[in-house]
Amino acid sequence: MAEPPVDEFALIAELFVPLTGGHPAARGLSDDAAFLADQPGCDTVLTVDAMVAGVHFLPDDPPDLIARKLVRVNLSDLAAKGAEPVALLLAAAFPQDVTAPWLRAFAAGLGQDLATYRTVLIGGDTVATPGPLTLSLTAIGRVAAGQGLARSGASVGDDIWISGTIGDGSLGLRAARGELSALSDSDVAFLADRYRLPRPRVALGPRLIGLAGASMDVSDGLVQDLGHLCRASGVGARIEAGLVPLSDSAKRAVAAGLVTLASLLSGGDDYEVLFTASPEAAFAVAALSAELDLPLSKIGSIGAGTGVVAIGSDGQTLDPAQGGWRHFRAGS
Ligand SMILES: Nc1ncnc2c1ncn2[C@@H]1O[C@H](COP(=O)(O)OP(=O)(O)O)[C@@H](O)[C@H]1O
Ligand SMILES: Cc1ncc(C[n+]2csc(CCOP(=O)(O)OP(=O)(O)O)c2C)c(N)n1
Ligand SMILES: [Mg+2]
Ligand SMILES: [Mg+2]
Ligand SMILES: [Mg+2]
Repeated sequence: MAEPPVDEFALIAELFVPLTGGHPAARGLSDDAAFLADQPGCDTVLTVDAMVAGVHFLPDDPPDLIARKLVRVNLSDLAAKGAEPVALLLAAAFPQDVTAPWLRAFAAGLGQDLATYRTVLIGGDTVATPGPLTLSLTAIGRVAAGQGLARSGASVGDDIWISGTIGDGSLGLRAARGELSALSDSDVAFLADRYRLPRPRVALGPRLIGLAGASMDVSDGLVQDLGHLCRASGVGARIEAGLVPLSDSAKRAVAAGLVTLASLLSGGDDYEVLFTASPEAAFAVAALSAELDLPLSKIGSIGAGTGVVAIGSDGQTLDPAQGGWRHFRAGS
């Protein structure tokens, strides 16, 4: 039986108001703006990332997973700054033919991850678009005043560390498109899940305060993003490709010749935390890895100069395809 239609105001009142958790800042999603009380002794950390159907996710991806990915890519940026999530603002442009069941599933996914990450929706905007589904989430976080982590804190001699594994997201896109049928069903399922549902390192980020020099999350590709960190810090970096942690599924994809290691270093969609720390902190980083049950791998070191050099297992410089994701390069 067809569900009753859900118009703009029913969507907000019935599906989004419950996601506020009654937070006073949200004003029941019935005012012009949200009012968030200041927290003494804290800096407010603000980040926004948009996602577009066909650009960041597949148009036919399940609506609950699209919502959860949107939350997670934004919490990944907060985590990399050492911040804890406080509240979110959602701007959504839905195609005119969106259905009520789709919207319900989307709101359910949003609610699931708000609960997982203990945060709430406090406002947003809802519009229709003649184009593809376009979503923007603003994440508000907090960190002890002056303690937030920056891309600019790397020093010559620092070790370079990465959380989790690299390459699963970009391989996962190919898996989700049915392009990796040479792999086992379980590898395909593992990789596609990593693409659709990143694991933002929310437990790690705040624990890096006092340990990390520089920190950022990797979304566009490891080599390109490390390049941004180096530029912000005025340093250069050298990484050993053989030290970059791969999942067993990604290792099998490389072994089967389905992908090169170099392209995994530039693939993007990783949502891992890349950070630097002085060599004296290595023991503490290893202890944190054990405590959080999260791999933290040392992949290289920071040096004087500029740019990123990736060394392959043969000692030769690797050329990571185009370095990383770039949304556009506008011409005349
Ligand atoms: N349209 C924009 N207006 C203002 N600042 C922007 C815009 N797009 C990106 N930025 C800023 O540029 C920097 C890099 O953005 P981005 O590459 O999207 O970061 P990330 O990969 O961490 O999400 C950030 O400081 C971001 O706030
Ligand atoms: C359908 C689809 N095609 C291609 C990609 C690959 N991709 C799209 S955007 C992107 C980089 C991350 O997105 P961006 O908007 O740059 O996020 P930010 O770096 O700002 O966090 C990647 C790797 C994808 N995720 N999905
Ligand atoms: Mg961004
Ligand atoms: Mg981001
Ligand atoms: Mg980022």
